[in-house]
Amino acid sequence: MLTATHLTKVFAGDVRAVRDVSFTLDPGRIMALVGESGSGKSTLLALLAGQADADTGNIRLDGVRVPGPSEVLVAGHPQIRLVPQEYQLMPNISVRENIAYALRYFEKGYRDFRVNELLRLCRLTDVQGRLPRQVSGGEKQRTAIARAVANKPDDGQSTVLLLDEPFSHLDLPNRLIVRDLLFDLVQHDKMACLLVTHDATDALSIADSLGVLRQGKLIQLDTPANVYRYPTTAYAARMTGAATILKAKHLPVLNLPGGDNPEALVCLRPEQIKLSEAGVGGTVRAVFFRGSYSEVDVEVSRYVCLRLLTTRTDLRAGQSVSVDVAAESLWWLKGG
Ligand SMILES: Nc1ncnc2c1ncn2[C@@H]1O[C@H](COP(=O)(O)OP(=O)(O)OP(=O)(O)O)[C@@H](O)[C@H]1O
Repeated sequence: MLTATHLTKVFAGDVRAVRDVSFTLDPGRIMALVGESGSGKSTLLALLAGQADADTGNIRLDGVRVPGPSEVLVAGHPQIRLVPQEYQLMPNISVRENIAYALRYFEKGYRDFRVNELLRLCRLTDVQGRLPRQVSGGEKQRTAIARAVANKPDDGQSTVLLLDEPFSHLDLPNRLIVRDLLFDLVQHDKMACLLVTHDATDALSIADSLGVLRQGKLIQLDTPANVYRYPTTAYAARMTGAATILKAKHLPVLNLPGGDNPEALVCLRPEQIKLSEAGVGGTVRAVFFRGSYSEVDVEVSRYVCLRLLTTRTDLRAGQSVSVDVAAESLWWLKGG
């Protein structure tokens, strides 16, 4: 188990990249951290991987403190494996040799066995002889993951897999392959996995827990379902999916009670808003076709534009519709 306690990292110029972040990573579980650009995701990963020194706080793996780079000859920790955003494969050796390099201290028989196993698991067998520049982005990503997990720890020792934006350069089919691969690896080897991303779409479906990073602070940490349904702030709501954020003073337009504080914010997810004959009148502003459903923006007043989901295919911009929001589906946010 990896435990991060009160981690803080301040760069020159008083840039507080990571601020008092604490959490634990459990074996066989995936945690995702989502945050906008500059929220401190890469800096936090560098701290966890032992590649940057924390100003305060500490990281422990199975109870033993992980030293920062200033305390050791070679930065990093053998059981904490980082897959960087740009993969950092060795350019002049093949996919197979890149993976085998992580096993260079093992005898050849085991090395060949393990590399073949990983090639199969990561669907790289057919491209194993090619150089990194001769394979696709998805194949590079999977090579980097295979290399990171190649060297299994001894029995009873934890391994932690850290991934920086693992889905950002990949098309949809490759994102699904990597998502399934991570799921299998974590289950199979009982690794603890932390991935950081600015796009929660894939994280929602794969993570056991989801954290929201804002300006270096971990502002919410819960199951993906709870963060999605009960975000603490408008930022957490927007980082985890489509949301309509309204000021309470505009709720009466929707025939909903406005509460005591007119400036308070409420969050509505698209699936909580229904097209209904008996609802409040509005005008379709835009229709975004998503395949099995469409996202539709409906303007109810100058200040109230709702995003909802529908399987209807007859909606067009400018069309009049009625919408209904159940009072019990309103979620009151604690801030912006
Ligand atoms: N070496 C550095 N020196 C000074 N400031 C830095 C350094 N590295 C990062 N920062 C700053 O720390 C903050 C967090 O940066 P970080 O790269 O961790 O964010 P991020 O969430 O990973 O962003 P992105 O998604 O764009 O990669 C930013 O304000 C960034 O400008």
